[in-house]
Amino acid sequence: MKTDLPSPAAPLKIGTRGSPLALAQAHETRDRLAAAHDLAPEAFEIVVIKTTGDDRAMIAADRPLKEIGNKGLFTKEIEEAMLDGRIDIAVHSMKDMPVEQPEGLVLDCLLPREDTRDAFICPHAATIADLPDGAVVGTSSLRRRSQLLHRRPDLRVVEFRGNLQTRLKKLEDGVAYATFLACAGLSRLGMTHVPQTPIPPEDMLPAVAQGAIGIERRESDSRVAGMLAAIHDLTTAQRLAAERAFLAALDGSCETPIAALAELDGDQLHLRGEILRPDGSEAHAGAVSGPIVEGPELGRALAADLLSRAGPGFFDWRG
Ligand SMILES: NCc1[nH]cc(CCC(=O)O)c1CC(=O)O
Repeated sequence: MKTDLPSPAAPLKIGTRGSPLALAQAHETRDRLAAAHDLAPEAFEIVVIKTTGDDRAMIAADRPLKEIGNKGLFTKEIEEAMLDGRIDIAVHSMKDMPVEQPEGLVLDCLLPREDTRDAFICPHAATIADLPDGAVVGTSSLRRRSQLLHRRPDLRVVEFRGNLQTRLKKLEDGVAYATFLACAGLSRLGMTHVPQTPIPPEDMLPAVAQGAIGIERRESDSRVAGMLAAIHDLTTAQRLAAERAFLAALDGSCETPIAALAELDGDQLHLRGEILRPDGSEAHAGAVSGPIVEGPELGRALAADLLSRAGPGFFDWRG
């Protein structure tokens, strides 16, 4: 037995939030690491860390997260635990991650990406176009809200927070007529029984990095770096490099309605992007293609193109 690998006596500690989706992602990471290194599940320990964002008592459920200041809201305590050595790696939904990590930490391991699309969830209508005039739609995503209002200014969007199960319950209780969820989350939770219609990216371009799981580690931890290299997915990394460069060139936080999706074809990368005003009154979308290795440059070029078309003042509402 190799002595540098984790064992039941000295397990690798995997940090995660406690939501069902976060736990499913932590288990997937554990299972991939165990398979890649021929280890028993007992060689890993899943450590649940409560984050400011999870603390319901602190946050009124009807207040948009952006008002509370969502930078690091769901990651700060997890990153502190990693820097303190209480955990060795942290599993994240890449779409919730800022484009830069704190000093001493790196996010360079990506699992194979799931379905990137949003799903339309509505017990009464099959598509957005079928929604009756003035229907109430629940979402806490600024991007989905803006995209929806851009297409259907008649709709009323209400704040819809909480984990996946909570949101589905609200829908059942009639708090809203329809909602949106990432196909990836539904699939990872095995929620195939929930009536859902995947939305083509032409109709609703997904969030940057939607459907991708990333694993963060201490920069100095070469043992962990070696272990993670075995489960890293290159094509996911190439797509996210372009999407995250696009995001970084516009706004590193998630306080702006921004959407992007990179797809690969041979040695080419095709990137679509969109920026919107929060009220949906204005949207600018575009696309670029080029060699995969130039993904970050393509992302920055697309951002510059959209910004020039939006014109000065487009982001004034950001204050
Ligand atoms: N912001 C919450 C969040 N972060 C990641 C996912 C879904 C899984 C993914 O996109 O990887 C979700 C829920 C949702 O948008 O429905």
